[in-house]
Amino acid sequence: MTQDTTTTHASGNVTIPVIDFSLFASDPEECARQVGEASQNIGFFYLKNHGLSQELISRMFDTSESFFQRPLESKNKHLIAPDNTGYSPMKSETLDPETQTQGDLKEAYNTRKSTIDDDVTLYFAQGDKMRQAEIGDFFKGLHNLARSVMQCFAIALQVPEAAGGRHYFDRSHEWDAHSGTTLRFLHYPKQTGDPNTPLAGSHTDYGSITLLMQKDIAGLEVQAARIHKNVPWVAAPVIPNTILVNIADHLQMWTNGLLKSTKHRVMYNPQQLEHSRYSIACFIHANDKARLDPIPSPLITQEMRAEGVEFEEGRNMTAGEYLRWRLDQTYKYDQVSGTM
Ligand SMILES: O=C(O)CCC(=O)C(=O)O
Ligand SMILES: [Fe+2]
Repeated sequence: MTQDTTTTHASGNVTIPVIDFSLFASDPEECARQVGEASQNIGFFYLKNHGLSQELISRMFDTSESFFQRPLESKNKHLIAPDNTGYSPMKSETLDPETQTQGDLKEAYNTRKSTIDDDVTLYFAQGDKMRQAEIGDFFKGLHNLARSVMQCFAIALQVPEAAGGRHYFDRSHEWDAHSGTTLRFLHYPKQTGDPNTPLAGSHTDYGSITLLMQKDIAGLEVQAARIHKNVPWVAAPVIPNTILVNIADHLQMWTNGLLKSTKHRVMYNPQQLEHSRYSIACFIHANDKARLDPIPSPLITQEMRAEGVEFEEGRNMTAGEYLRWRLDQTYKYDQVSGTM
């Protein structure tokens, strides 16, 4: 599998597959096969016919745009807190602290399941309760979609019926349980960027999967085979009416590396001379108490454990502890100054 991936790369043919998610209802086995294959290779796939309304997604981008246009003093009123909610200003997060010389050239606003009815979300909705409710519906819609995608993983990984079968991941990804699941609105302002300086440094995501929507302007790049060094970066273009899904760290740990938590970054796009780039990411995390040990699957063996070695340190943590550990490496909360 790994060898194939590398070979494909050498010929420069790597693309991120587009999967028709209406298959999930009509032929779940086939859908799971396609999701499983993409997850073992590039670790990224687009979903079309994902069931979320495109109008709702567009309204979310409108809300985001009007929030980020507000003056900095106003955005700073809900500065990002250690619970990972609120506003993170330009350069306050450094996703790749080992190589970046400055923080990411983006600003963001985060809300969580537990804060969806609170001031944190109302502030982002600019005091409009209808918009706040819509953000809640959107978040729940994404969470449901993620649970369906995770049913595909359980089918593809042949989780035994006695362990939960296709519903294996449901219990560890409940809407009502406390988890690190976060809805994040991102803005990469217009700029004369240096094409070699990332706007968001190379990283993996810290949860189970991430659902991403990009508006109009591309910039996301994906490292096709994370366990090989020096593989080229592949562009993840904007494909209208799709949601991009990527595998994140929990799944790499749960599968001893069979599924790949793929590195990605955001690079400067010349269109940003004239236009801001907006994206929305929904980071799906297992319930805080979930453990990150290998899951019951005949496809996952102890010998494969070396594949997940990069995450070995996370193995003795719960999902909640792992998130805390990763966030503490990329943020310095006491230094979030709110300056551009
Ligand atoms: O903005 C994007 O396209 C990707 C953002 C991302 O990877 C992240 O916030 O983890
Ligand atoms: Fe990411």
